[in-house]
Amino acid sequence: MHPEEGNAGYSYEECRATADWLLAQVDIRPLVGIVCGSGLGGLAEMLKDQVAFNYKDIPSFPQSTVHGHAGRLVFGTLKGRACVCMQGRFHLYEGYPIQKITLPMRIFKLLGVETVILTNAAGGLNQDYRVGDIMILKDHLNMPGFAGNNPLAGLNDERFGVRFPCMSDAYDRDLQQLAFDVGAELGYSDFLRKGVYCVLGGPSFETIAECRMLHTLGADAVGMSTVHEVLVARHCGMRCFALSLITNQAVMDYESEEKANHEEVLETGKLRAEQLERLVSNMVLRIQHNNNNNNNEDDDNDINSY
Ligand SMILES: O=P(O)(O)O[C@H]1O[C@H](CO)[C@@H](O)[C@H]1O
Ligand SMILES: Nc1nc2[nH]cnc2c(=O)[nH]1
Repeated sequence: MHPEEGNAGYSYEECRATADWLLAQVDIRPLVGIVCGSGLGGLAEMLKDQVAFNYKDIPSFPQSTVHGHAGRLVFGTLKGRACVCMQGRFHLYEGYPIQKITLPMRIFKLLGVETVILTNAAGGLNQDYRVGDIMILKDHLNMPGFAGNNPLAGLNDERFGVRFPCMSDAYDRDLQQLAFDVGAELGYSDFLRKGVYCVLGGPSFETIAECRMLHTLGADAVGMSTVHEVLVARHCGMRCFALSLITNQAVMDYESEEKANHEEVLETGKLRAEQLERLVSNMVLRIQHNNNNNNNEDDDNDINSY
């Protein structure tokens, strides 16, 4: 078998066709793409002048199967800036090939997106972290990648990017600093952290031994998403910023009665939703692009407005 046949990915032409299908139906030309994590879909609701598509209606798109992921692609403006927002993402454990769960990143690129903001819910491994903290990602550990499950495996199309992309600069440092600056102005410094996110395949949560191991390896938080998207987004040259809402403490202790569960994840999302939305929207307002063609006259520059 030629290796190409083993590549479950989408050709450049298929991605182009999906992007063109969307571009034909919306006037908005987003420079920022946002991915909403579990229970964090309220971010998408903030967009003004929305044009929304259900994933099931978009050619080649997978469908969301997880509670807390609505399954809509929403175009609109956030603080006057044109954005496109995934209200719901795809995960390996839903059974999709890894290339399929990352397809939206290539669609973002072909829509003209330059900066991707990814959010997720994660378990805290760092003992200094508390439920409700927001961790700005400075780096990641890609466990499925160690086992050969990488969305960039298969034939490489140079129109997207190079065969061997660098990942030492995966998380844009200027955007990390911007998050801390905006967070400080909003009075969020007490619950803003910077750390390393570790992705696992899920859907089972970690055992106690696994949590201890991941912490020893240098992970501050653990989840089941984001990293695959970052790999594909960086491959095609988009800047990435990612944050984790620490929705639960990873269980590290055999004496503990705590049990990780998705309901707690969604509940914590609700508690921090408003702050997270303010942080992201004010970052979007301040992100500089080469082609800042979307400054609306009615920009809402008030940091506290919603
Ligand atoms: O990473 P997001 O999509 O926020 O979701 C996180 O929350 C779910 C577990 O509760 C898992 O899907 C995990 O990855
Ligand atoms: N793997 C993993 N994903 C999560 N998503 C939210 N919390 C957790 C967690 O504790 N572990």
